[in-house]
Amino acid sequence: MKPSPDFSQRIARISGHLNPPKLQVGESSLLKLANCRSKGGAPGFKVAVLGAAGGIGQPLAMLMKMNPLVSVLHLYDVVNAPGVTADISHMNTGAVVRGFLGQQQLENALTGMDLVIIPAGVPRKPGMTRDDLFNINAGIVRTLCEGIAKCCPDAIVNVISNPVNSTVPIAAEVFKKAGTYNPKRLLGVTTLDVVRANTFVAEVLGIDPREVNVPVVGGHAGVTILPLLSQVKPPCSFTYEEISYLTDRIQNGGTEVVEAKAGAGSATLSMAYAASKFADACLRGLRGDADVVECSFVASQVTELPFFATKVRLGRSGAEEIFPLGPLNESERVGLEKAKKELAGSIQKGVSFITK
Ligand SMILES: NC(=O)c1ccc[n+]([C@@H]2O[C@H](COP(=O)([O-])OP(=O)(O)OC[C@H]3O[C@@H](n4cnc5c(N)ncnc54)[C@H](O)[C@@H]3O)[C@@H](O)[C@H]2O)c1
Ligand SMILES: O=C(O)C[C@H](O)C(=O)O
Repeated sequence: MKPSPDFSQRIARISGHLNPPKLQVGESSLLKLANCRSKGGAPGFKVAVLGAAGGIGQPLAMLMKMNPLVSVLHLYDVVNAPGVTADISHMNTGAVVRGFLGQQQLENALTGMDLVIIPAGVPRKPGMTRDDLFNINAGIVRTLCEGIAKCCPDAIVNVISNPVNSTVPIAAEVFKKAGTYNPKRLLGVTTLDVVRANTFVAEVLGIDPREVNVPVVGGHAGVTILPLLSQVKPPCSFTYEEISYLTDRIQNGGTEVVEAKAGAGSATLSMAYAASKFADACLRGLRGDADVVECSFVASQVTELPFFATKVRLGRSGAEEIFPLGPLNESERVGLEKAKKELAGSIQKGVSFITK
């Protein structure tokens, strides 16, 4: 029996997938899509991960591919983007995945995006501070933000690359220079501090971490990470020893992981979880959901500093409402002064990197 023409066409299409032509990763994805019936037109948001082949980037890309709010997922890196893209694209979830490799594909990676997440840059090794990463990561964030200003100036931007206390001001100055700055749309990701605080507090109280919510304000390095233990939900009280243990552990959670990894990098899996949680909140805000509230390092008038992390309400235009600090106890007031002193220098360092 002769195969029907329809059957032959299907076999030809399948063998095209098994022996795909050797092309650049961005082109290859487009050509493969061109051969398929689905063009990825499902409703949802377009999300790019910059630094998608890294320790955070890979699990974050996987989690974003699993997010039903994402219809298109662009994975950009200067190395290994084709492999990560091929791997993740086989997951039978809704988002269409496309990979982009190297600076010459940055513009294609960014065009049309609603949300851009930036985990690109080098991580700490034992003995380093986050500020020791400034010299390398500042330039990486600048280049990526120049691309965003050009190709998707209205996108929400989530900055993960450290030192966040300086990279967010760098991004703001790049956008100001390009004339595209919208402070509501630039968000530093401090969710991992909240995730850690919820976990450590739950351990001390002996309750489910999913029931705990600890506001963590200030910034994302050492003493600038200020957990407000007097505002924990559900309401609870701590001994002096518990407060001192929890504050120290939350402020040094990143260092705890860096030391445990002994030179192999910093938090990646818990960070991907935290970044995905925050990105999902941004997408729910974009969709118009009510009462989406997360802590984030944003342009702020809550203190005299130009940037500060507090709870923000996420909406269609980004950080639509920035909540005040609320009542602080004496030790939190002391912590706040320390945090502001260090933050001021880190913010200024980021601003001068662009304006000098
Ligand atoms: N905000 C937070 O809470 C938080 C938490 C953990 C880590 N971090 C920071 O996130 C960053 C990434 O950490 P990681 O563990 O994933 O590092 P990693 O080295 O594993 O991955 C970084 C990725 O960035 C890519 N990259 C480098 N330069 C690039 C460029 N110009 N354009 C695009 N991609 C580029 C690398 O190729 C690599 O794949 C570090 O700066 C780290 O300190 C922040
Ligand atoms: O500690 C680091 O260097 C990475 C990150 O900022 C973290 O808090 O885990």
